Amino acid sequence: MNTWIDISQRLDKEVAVWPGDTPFRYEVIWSKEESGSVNVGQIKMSIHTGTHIDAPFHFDNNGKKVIDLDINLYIGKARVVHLPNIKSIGVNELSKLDLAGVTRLLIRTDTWKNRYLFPESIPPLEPELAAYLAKLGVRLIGLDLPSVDPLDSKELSAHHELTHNGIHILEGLVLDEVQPGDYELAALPLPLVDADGSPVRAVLRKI
Ligand SMILES: N[C@@H](CC(=O)c1ccccc1NC=O)C(=O)O
Ligand SMILES: [Zn+2]
Ligand SMILES: [Zn+2]
Repeated sequence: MNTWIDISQRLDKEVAVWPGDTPFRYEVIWSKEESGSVNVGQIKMSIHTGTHIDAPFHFDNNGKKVIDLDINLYIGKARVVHLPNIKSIGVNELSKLDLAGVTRLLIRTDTWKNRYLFPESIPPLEPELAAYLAKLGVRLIGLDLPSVDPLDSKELSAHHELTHNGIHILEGLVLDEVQPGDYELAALPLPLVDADGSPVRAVLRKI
């Protein structure tokens, strides 16, 4: 059977968060014993924990919020490529692949081994790649990394260039078991009206 594969990080109190950011917390705030009928839970988390999408408002005060994003980009045909042992993600690396007709591109780097520890460094996406991918027709990029920019970047050039070129950002995927190829993807953001991003449940199914 052609089943859906979960490519999302599990959310529990051990999940890695950006240094200094809010730890993930789920608690039953009103128990069945107290309410007489139901357990009612509450979550507290940073938007940028686990598998999530960024809205442009994350890095641009005038940028789009989650509710303004086109949901069609987060569901549909996607290509998975495998680029292990790379220092950065640039035109050099991707020009070796035939990406004609790819709208959603997911990059497996295998860099982030222990999802319960925040990585020390990651292969960043070279800002120049954004225009190259846009020309090919890419509208969504997803990575198995917590960011597309160097972790200490304040400029966030790759985030800005991707957005400027109409490419949407999906971060924190788990692609360890996913072979390169063509899939259907679903990674829909929540309808958060004011938010700078959203957690997603990302899933793939082989075409
Ligand atoms: N740019 C990152 C997030 C990020 O930079 C960040 C997330 C939470 C707390 C601090 C952060 N960055 C800078 O200190 C991202 O796109 O997920
Ligand atoms: Zn983010
Ligand atoms: Zn980001």
